[in-house]
Amino acid sequence: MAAATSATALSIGSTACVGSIATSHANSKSFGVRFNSSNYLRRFSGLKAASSIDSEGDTSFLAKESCASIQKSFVSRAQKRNQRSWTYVQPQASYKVAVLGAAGGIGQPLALLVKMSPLVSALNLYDVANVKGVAADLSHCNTPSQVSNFTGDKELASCLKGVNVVVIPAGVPRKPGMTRDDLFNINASIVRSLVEAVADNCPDAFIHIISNPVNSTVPIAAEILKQKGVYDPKKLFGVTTLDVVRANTFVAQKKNLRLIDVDVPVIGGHAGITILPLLSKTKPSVTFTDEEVQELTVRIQNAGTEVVEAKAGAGSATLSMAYAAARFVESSLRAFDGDSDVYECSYVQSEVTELPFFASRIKLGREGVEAVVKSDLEGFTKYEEKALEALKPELKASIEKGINFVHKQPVAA
Ligand SMILES: NC(=O)C1=CN([C@@H]2O[C@H](COP(=O)(O)OP(=O)(O)OC[C@H]3O[C@@H](n4cnc5c(N)ncnc54)[C@H](O)[C@@H]3O)[C@@H](O)[C@H]2O)C=CC1
Ligand SMILES: O=C([O-])CC(=O)C(=O)O
Repeated sequence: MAAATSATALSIGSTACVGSIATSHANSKSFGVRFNSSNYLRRFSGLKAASSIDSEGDTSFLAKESCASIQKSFVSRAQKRNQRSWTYVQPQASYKVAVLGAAGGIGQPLALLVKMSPLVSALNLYDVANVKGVAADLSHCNTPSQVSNFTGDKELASCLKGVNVVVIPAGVPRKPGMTRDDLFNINASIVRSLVEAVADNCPDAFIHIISNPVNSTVPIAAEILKQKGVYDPKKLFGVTTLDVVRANTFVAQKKNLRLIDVDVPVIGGHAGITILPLLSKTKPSVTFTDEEVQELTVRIQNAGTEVVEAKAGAGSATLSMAYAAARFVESSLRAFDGDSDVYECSYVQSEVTELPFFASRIKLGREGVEAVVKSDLEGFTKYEEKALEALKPELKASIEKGINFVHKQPVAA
C-alpha cells in the first residue's frame, strides 16, 4: 500500500508557524472553527507536543494541540536545514475503512470519528439494517472521505473490496447481570461470518475486532482466517484501547495529573480480571499506595460493568468505545502512512506468555504488528505478578472456547 502524499507546501515563519498547520484540503477549511488534521491526530495520538516547538515560545492553541508526528516532521526538516522557513508535506486522504455493525451504538459515533480523519478517503458502512440513513447523514459532513452504505449479506463483498482497515463492532451488547462471555453464543457466529467475508474480499486488511467476548472472538477470527489460508497474525487485533483510555483517565483523576500526559499500559485480555493495568509502568512515573493500586485496578477491570449498570439495560459503553476504536483506527492509518512511532496496546497473537493470544503494547508498522514492547513486561511488582498468574486460566479457557467453536464447524475451503 503506497502512502500517497501531496506536496502541499506551506512556507511558515518559525514562531508563528504552528498555528498555520491546518490541513489545506479544500473540503476541510470550513469545518466549524476550522477542521484541522493535525489537531485531530493530536487528540488521538496520545503523544506530547514536540518540546523543541514548545521551547520556541509559541503559545498558540494549535501549537499545543498539533499532531506529534507532524510536528516531528517539521522539527526534523527544520533541524536538517537549520532554517526558519519550513516546508510541510500534507498527508493526503488515501485509505479505505469499513465498519461492520455501523448502525449500532458504537458503529454510529465511530463512523463519525472516522469520517473526521484526514487520512481516510472512503468510509464503507455495513449493517444488517438501518445503515442507509446513517450514511446519508454522515455524508453531509464536509470532510474528505466518501461515505457508502451496504446492507445485508449480498452487499458485504462490495463493502469490503479494497479496504485497508476493517473494524467489527457487530453483535449484541451486555445487559446488567451478564458477563461478556454470555454474549458468546450470538456474537461468535456473527464474527465468524463477517471474518469469512473479510478473508474472501480483503485478506490483506488490518482487522480490528471489537465484538465481545474479545478474548474468544479474536481466536475465532484467527481460526477462520487460517482455514481460509489467509491468516496473517500481524494484522489481526482485538481492540483493547478502551482499557488504556480508562486507565489513563482514572489514574490522571486520582493523581491530579494532566490527562494528556498519562499513559498506562494494559495487558492480558478484555474481561474482568484478565484486564491487567500495569500501574507500575505509568508514565509519568508516579507512586501508588497498595490501596490505590487495588482500587484503581478493580475500577479499570470493572469499568465496562460500571457503564452497563448505569445504562440499566440500554447497552454497554458506546461513546467511549467509539473514541477508543477511532484512536486505534487512526494509529493503524498513521502506521500505514509511514509513521514509524506508533504504539498501542492490543490483544494479538503473542509469545509474551504461554498463552497464544495476549494483550500488550505493540509497535505498529505498515505490515501490522512490528514488535512487542518488551520493557513493559519486565520488572513486574508482586501485585502484578500475582494478577498475571491469576488471569491466565480464565484467558486460556476463553481462547480455547473460541478455537473449539470454529473446529466444530470448519469453514468451506
Ligand atoms: N472491545 C471493547 O472494548 C468493547 C466491545 N463492545 C462490544 O461491541 C459490540 C457492539 O456493541 P454496541 O454497538 O453497543 O451494540 P448495538 O446492538 O448497539 O450495535 C450492534 C450493531 O451490530 C449490528 N449487527 C448485528 N449482527 C450483524 C451482522 N451479522 N452483520 C453486521 N452487523 C450486525 C446490529 O444491527 C447493530 O446495529 C458488543 O458485542 C459489545 O459487547 C462494547 C464496548 C467495548
Ligand atoms: O462491558 C461491556 O460489555 C462492554 C465492554 O467490553 C467494555 O465496556 O469494556
